[in-house]
Parts: sequence; structure tokens; C-alpha cells
Amino acid sequence: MLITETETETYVYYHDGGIPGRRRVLTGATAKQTFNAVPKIDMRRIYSESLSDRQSLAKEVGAACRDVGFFYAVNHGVDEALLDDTFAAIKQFFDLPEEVKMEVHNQKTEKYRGYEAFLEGKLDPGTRGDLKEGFLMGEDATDPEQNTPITPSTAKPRNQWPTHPSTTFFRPALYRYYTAMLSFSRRLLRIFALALDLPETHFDPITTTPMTNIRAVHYPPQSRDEDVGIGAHTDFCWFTLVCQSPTAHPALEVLNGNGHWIPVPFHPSSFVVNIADFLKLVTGGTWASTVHRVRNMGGEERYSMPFFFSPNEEARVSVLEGFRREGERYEEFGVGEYFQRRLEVDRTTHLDKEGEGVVRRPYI
Ligand SMILES: O=C(O)CCC(=O)C(=O)O
Ligand SMILES: [Fe+2]
Repeated sequence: MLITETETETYVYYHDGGIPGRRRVLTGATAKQTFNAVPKIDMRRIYSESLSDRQSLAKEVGAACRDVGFFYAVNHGVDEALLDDTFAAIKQFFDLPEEVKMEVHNQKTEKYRGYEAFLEGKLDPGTRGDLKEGFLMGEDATDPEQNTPITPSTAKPRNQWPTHPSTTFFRPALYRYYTAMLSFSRRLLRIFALALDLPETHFDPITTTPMTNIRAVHYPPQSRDEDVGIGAHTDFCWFTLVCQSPTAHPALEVLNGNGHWIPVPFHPSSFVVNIADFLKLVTGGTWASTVHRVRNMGGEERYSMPFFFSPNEEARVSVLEGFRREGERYEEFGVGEYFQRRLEVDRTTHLDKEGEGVVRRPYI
């Protein structure tokens, strides 16, 4: 169940930091000041040569990251035809026969890259599983498209690519999207640094070979109210860019401070940007990693292509100087270790048979 009512209180449940959480639904006099819409920010200034333009953008971005944790990046400048072509390619992939997709099943790799079948993800344990299928790829020094130095720790292939002759279109299409999103993310990270009152290049040394993931997702229309496309959760990276198809809404929704779900429908020429758990951690909770979910109630097929961006795997981070409180001790954490821990929780929930507490990986 997504919502339960006790005699006096109603709660909404979600998965936050890999841990189940809940929030009281507040209405009337108990309601607090919170957002009721996701702000739209014109990103054209991200390409401006003038620092003061980039600073004015950073100011708007910083307010959205603090107050909402989500914003629409409008006029992002990424080629629309490239985005349309990528949507066409992922639709073509998901339309392939099951056995072609299952060749690259995600449970065959340590990083859970490849194909995730319907109902295999289960971010909300109260549901029968996520009503979606997906394909995940990301940083992989052995993929020549990434032009990354191969060090001993990254020498094993991480991505899986289908080999059936009918799938040759897929890899180049995803890599075109990957390259465009990576380049936009690097610019956005500099805006984030400015928004945190840091030098623009502050994060550059820890993002030379960033951890990245594209998750191509297909959500069929759902007919049962108790189903979810993806259960309520926060993301475990620095930030996520979501490119969503114009079809099917309402679908993506974010949870405000009063426990109400706010719709985030498609908006032309925009990505949805959301702050995720690492940026919440390093800002000591000043920036919000906002709970969100997808319920495809619009009666149409929906496709989306989240791009998840994090620092280098070896990086160690902690709460930024400007966000520390006197007298508190702050631990460092390893980005790669933290990420892998969260990945394990996220990708094995459905394998953990109730009561047994044992996670079985069927393929490795
Ligand atoms: O499909 C979407 O709009 C969002 C997907 C999402 O939240 C995720 O993959 O973490
Ligand atoms: Fe998410």
C-alpha cells in the first residue's frame, strides 16, 4: 500500500537512502510551507561566456535545489533530433523479442548493467514489483567510445551489449545520447558549484572519470491503481537528468513536504533535473534529494531516459566546509563503495524472499 491511515493520521511510504521511510500527509492548518510545482529554469545562460550570466543562473538553480530538489532545465541546448532518435532507438530495443533482451539480463553483471525485465525491480516492497522494463549502461573503461584510461581497477567490462544482428542500431544510439548528456552534466556541475558559493571548477578534480548510468525505461500504461511504474525512492548519485517522452501523463510525480504528490509532466525542450543523495549529503542536507515515483496512468506507452551522474569511483567526499556546524564531526565516504552498497539494495530487493533475508543472485 502506498498510503495508510491510522485513526488520526495518514502516511505516505517511500524508499530513502535504501531505507524505508514514511511522511505524514499534512492538510489544512497542519500544512507547512512547501512547493506545489516544479520550477522551470531557462538554461541558455549555461553556455554564456559571461560569468555574471552563469552566476545569475546558479542563483535560480540553487534556490530550486534547496526548496524543491527538482527543476526543469528548459532550453538545455542538447540537439532535439538526437533525443528523438534515441527515443526511437530505445522503443525499437524494447519491442525486440524477450529472448534477445534476456541475453543481456542485468543480473549477469556485478554492476547490474543490461536488461531488467518487467516486475523485477521492486522499490516499493508493498507492490508486486515495478511495472517497467529497463536497460542500464554506464561508465566502462573497456568500451572504446568512452576514451577512458584503463586502470587495473576498471579493466573488466561493465556494460553488456546485445549481439543479435537485429540490435546493431542500439549501442551507437545510446552512446550518442551518453556523450551529449555527459557534456551537459559537466556544465551543470559547474553551475552547481557556483550555486554552492564555490569556484566553478571546484568539483572538476573529482569528476575526471565520473560514475555514470543511463537507464532507458519503458512503462506500459497501468490499469491497476495499486501498481507503480517505479516505486517511491530517492536517487543515489549526485544528480539525475530525466528526458521523458511527450506521451503518457500523469506519470512522474514528486513528493512535497506535506506528503502530496506533485506531477512533473513533459515540457518541451527540457530535461527534468533532480538532486540526489550524494549532493544532499555533501551539503549537510541543505539541498533536497526529493522522493519521486512513476505511475503511468495516462493510457499510453511511456519512455524515459534518466542519466545519473556521480564523482569518480575512487573519490572520497564529505560535508563541504561551508555547510559544517561547529563541534560536529564529519566522516568521509568513498563514492564507489557507497554507490555499490545502494545498488545492491536497490537491485536485489525482489530476490530477497520474505522472511528468508537471503539475497540470491541467479546468474553469478
Ligand atoms: O522515468 C522517470 O521519469 C524517472 C525514473 C526514475 O526515477 C529513476 O530511474 O530513478
Ligand atoms: Fe529516480
